[in-house]
Amino acid sequence: MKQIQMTQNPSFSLISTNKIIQMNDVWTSYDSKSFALEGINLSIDRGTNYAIVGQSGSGKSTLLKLMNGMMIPSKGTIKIDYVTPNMNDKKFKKMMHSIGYIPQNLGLVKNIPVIENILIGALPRLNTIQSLLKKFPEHEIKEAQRIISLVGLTGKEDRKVYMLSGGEKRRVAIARALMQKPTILLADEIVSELDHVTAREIMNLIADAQKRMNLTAIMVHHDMQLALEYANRVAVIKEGHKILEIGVEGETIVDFQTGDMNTEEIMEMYNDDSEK
Ligand SMILES: Nc1ncnc2c1ncn2[C@@H]1O[C@H](COP(=O)(O)OP(=O)(O)OP(=O)(O)O)[C@@H](O)[C@H]1O
Repeated sequence: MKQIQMTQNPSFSLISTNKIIQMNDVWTSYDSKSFALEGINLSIDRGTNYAIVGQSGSGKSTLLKLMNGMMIPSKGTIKIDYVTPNMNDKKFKKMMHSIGYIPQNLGLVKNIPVIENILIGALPRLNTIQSLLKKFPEHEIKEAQRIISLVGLTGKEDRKVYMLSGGEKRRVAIARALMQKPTILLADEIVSELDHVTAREIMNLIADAQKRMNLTAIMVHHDMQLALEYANRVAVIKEGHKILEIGVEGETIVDFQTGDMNTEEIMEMYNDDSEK
């Protein structure tokens, strides 16, 4: 575990005006009986590598679904890149194409080749006829090949997805999201079933793409240690509430609510809390 330096006055800025996600007192429900999320306040700066951590059923996936407009709040407000999610709003529908969302099950079409799965990310850019015929222009095919190389799948373009390993399938899902030319990448537990080495390979790939493309990456994890390794910001969700939010910069970790902390204290707090 990293040795953490304690600071009384964090030197990095906690205030930024460029907020790509803003949630204000958000409550949401799948039914009329209970809330999956309660009173969430959250704001994410553009370009952040943001992690959402919490136990099973705490509301992490629900939070991601709010960030891509798949769910809307029962109460409170959300702005995604300064737009209120609304499927009837043309501006929002257009913006949705720039949100790359990788669900827990990856959402790949298993019986078609890698390249065809990746090209799905370019569908919104096709005209109606191209879209109906699934006829991709040459420059989109070249772009797909460039991304295939970026994610380390060169040589596997024509392989059907069901024939790939778990790590390779995740690379395809990332490539398809990148093919959208996203400004926001949302990934739901993309590495949770992978071994330590493959998980880090996938996380490095996303961190690299995030820097190259100035993406805002928002990732759900079970593993707090992994979140602290990669994210600049980590929110901990418990039973539908945000119970902790920390900023990570190099060796310095700051708890926004209580002041300074180090990794071990945070891990302890997280573990104690998750045992309750
Ligand atoms: N489609 C659904 N219909 C009804 N309730 C749901 C639905 N999806 C999730 N929930 C409930 O909402 C709450 C939050 O679920 P969510 O999937 O966001 O949790 P999670 O933290 O992502 O869990 P996991 O780590 O197991 O994926 C849970 O109580 C869950 O049972």
